[in-house]
Amino acid sequence: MTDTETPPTIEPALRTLAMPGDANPNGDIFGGWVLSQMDLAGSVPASERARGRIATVAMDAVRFHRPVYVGDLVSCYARIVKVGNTSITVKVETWATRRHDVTNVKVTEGTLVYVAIDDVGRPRSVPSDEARA
Ligand SMILES: CC(=O)SCCNC(=O)CCNC(=O)[C@H](O)C(C)(C)COP(=O)(O)OP(=O)(O)OC[C@H]1O[C@@H](n2cnc3c(N)ncnc32)[C@H](O)[C@@H]1OP(=O)(O)O
Repeated sequence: MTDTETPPTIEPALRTLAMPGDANPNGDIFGGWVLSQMDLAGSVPASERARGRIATVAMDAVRFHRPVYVGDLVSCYARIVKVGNTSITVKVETWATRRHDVTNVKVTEGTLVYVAIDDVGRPRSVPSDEARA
């Protein structure tokens, strides 16, 4: 992978700036912060598809390719890859736009699984695609 790769052409589900308060003791961005951005980003299409409340049940095959630095513009791209009975699987890629040279770098990717839940937190069926408004 090179630093000049092109990010996905879809709109990012989430875009934010990596701030000094998100850094680890080395001065780079803490991996847990990146994971939480991925979780938030994946939840955007998942909750839309579930038409309601969801819970994250798994984060699979997460790979940290490159560090995120303070000042990077962080964009998470999320697309649904599978809809089960109660679960929705979302592939999330995180890209960083470096502050100094404005290059785009894929920094993480992973597959997140969300479960549609009811008011008391029990799994419920994902509505059919046709049921969407
Ligand atoms: C611990 C935390 O705070 S993590 C942060 C936020 N997440 C949470 O709080 C969620 C905590 N977990 C839960 O509340 C429950 O596990 C629930 C409600 C998400 C799921 O309830 P369960 O009784 O475990 O559900 P169940 O075993 O029926 O599985 C539900 C669906 O998830 C899928 N699933 C369950 N575990 C996994 C897994 N590890 N990987 C992939 N899919 C999974 C199942 O295949 C099923 O999908 P399907 O209906 O489309 O076939």
